[in-house]
Amino acid sequence: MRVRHKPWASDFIAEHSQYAIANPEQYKGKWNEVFGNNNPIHIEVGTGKGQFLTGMSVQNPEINYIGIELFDSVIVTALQKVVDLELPNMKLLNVNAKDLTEYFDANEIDRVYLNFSDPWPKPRHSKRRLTFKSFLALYEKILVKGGEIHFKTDNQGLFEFSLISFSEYGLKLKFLSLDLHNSDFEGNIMTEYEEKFSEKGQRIYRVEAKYMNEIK
Ligand SMILES: C[S@@+](CC[C@H](N)C(=O)[O-])C[C@H]1O[C@@H](n2cnc3c(N)ncnc32)[C@H](O)[C@@H]1O
Repeated sequence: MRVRHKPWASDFIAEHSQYAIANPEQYKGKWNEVFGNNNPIHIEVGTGKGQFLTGMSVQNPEINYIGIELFDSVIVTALQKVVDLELPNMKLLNVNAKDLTEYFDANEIDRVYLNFSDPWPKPRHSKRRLTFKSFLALYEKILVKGGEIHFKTDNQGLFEFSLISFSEYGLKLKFLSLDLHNSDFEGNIMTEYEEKFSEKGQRIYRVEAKYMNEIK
């Protein structure tokens, strides 16, 4: 993603700390207190400009959502949407996903969304892909037993890599679609990238991957 420097972004984020949480490590194990309820928590890693997660928050008020985004100049657009909609069930963290376990405790998260993650096409960069095994291990540490990853992408190479990575890790694949927009999947909320790529005629791939670590 091309990231434009926005010098005002950090001030805007600081001014809206009820939505863009500063020092999120303080709330590890306490996110239900932050939201003021015990509803399930779903996170999106690489939220970008926030269209998907704000849409999900409006559609599902009984679920709490947390968007994780590395760049302040990008997350600020998501924050503007949350502020405009005054969403009580959505928070944003301007942090790097590699540090997820600093912010979330074991069993604290119910689902991870990955949407149009950076493909890192060069083989030597494969470890940076958000579906690489080290990231799957990270998600497993914060997810409930039997938690799920829901993944969408337009990138065939990343999708192929991710299916192999999920299955090698022992996740169970469900609801696999090689053409989401021409499938019977209902209630899809498009991300900014999804709109852009599907307008160009690209197919959208989607899969759900479930950790098989339930207590028997
Ligand atoms: C290609 S964009 C997709 C944005 C959005 N999900 C969409 O579909 O429109 C990928 C986003 O993931 C973010 N990202 C990549 N690696 C990340 C990481 N390690 N931690 C947090 N965000 C990350 C990038 O900054 C970028 O905004």
